[in-house]
Amino acid sequence: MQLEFYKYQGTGNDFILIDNRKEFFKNDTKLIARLCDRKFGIGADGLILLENHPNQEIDFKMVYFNADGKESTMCGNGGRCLVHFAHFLGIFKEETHFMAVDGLHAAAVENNEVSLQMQDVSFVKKVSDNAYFTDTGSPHHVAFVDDLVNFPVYANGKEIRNSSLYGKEGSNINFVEVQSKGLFVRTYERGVEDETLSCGTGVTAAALVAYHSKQIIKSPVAIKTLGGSLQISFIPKERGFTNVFLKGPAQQVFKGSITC
Ligand SMILES: N[C@@H](CCC[C@H](N)C(=O)O)C(=O)O
Repeated sequence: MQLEFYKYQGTGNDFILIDNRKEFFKNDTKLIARLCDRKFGIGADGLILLENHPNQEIDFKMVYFNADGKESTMCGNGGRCLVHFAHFLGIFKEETHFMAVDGLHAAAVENNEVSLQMQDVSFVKKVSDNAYFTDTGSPHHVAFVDDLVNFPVYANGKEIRNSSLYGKEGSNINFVEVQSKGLFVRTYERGVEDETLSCGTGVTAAALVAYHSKQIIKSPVAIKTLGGSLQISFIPKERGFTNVFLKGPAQQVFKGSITC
């Protein structure tokens, strides 16, 4: 079969996007892992299907797979890329509502910036002296460190991700440095099993945890990642956060077709 795809990146977190409204692409873990492989395939941190949703008021459905080929939980940067793709396909003009694995999301596109509303966050749990756990649609460990640019993210991330703290399900592992202009965040991603250049649900977790632990005092928060800049805004509640938005650039890099 000849598979038509679009390659996207959102602050360096890269994805293969497929318009699957006609449902020709079937979930196949080995095939998805091969398409995401950077030597034997197209290369990406994940693959995302854009599908129809049975409710006419919901513009589309997002189905996300990690580079290991397995369907996973919410992907913030992938969601922003998919919104840009849906806009490119003419599915909506300015604002949209789509369904993802963690529920309904609202989003808007302006130039090449996508603002994506994340689910409300109900808890932040302290897990050690300098680390917390929360869920922003995907599970995230957030640890505060110094000199993040020289920090061994891969080695430490891999160890914590596979530790008894997170069991079989594992977690994404974020390392955060508080800087004068905001937060610098680097993430080891579960399912990619490597550091990615940026993680949308991860930087969201970092901002909310930094506020919860009083290391920042206001929203919006400027975020720096190895792949570019993002912004997180939120309203704190008595327990947790509401009106959580992840905003930043999304870019269509190329279109292609591959025999599979
Ligand atoms: N890159 C993503 C997170 C994708 C999901 C994650 N790897 C998991 O399986 O938990 C993002 O931008 O949020």
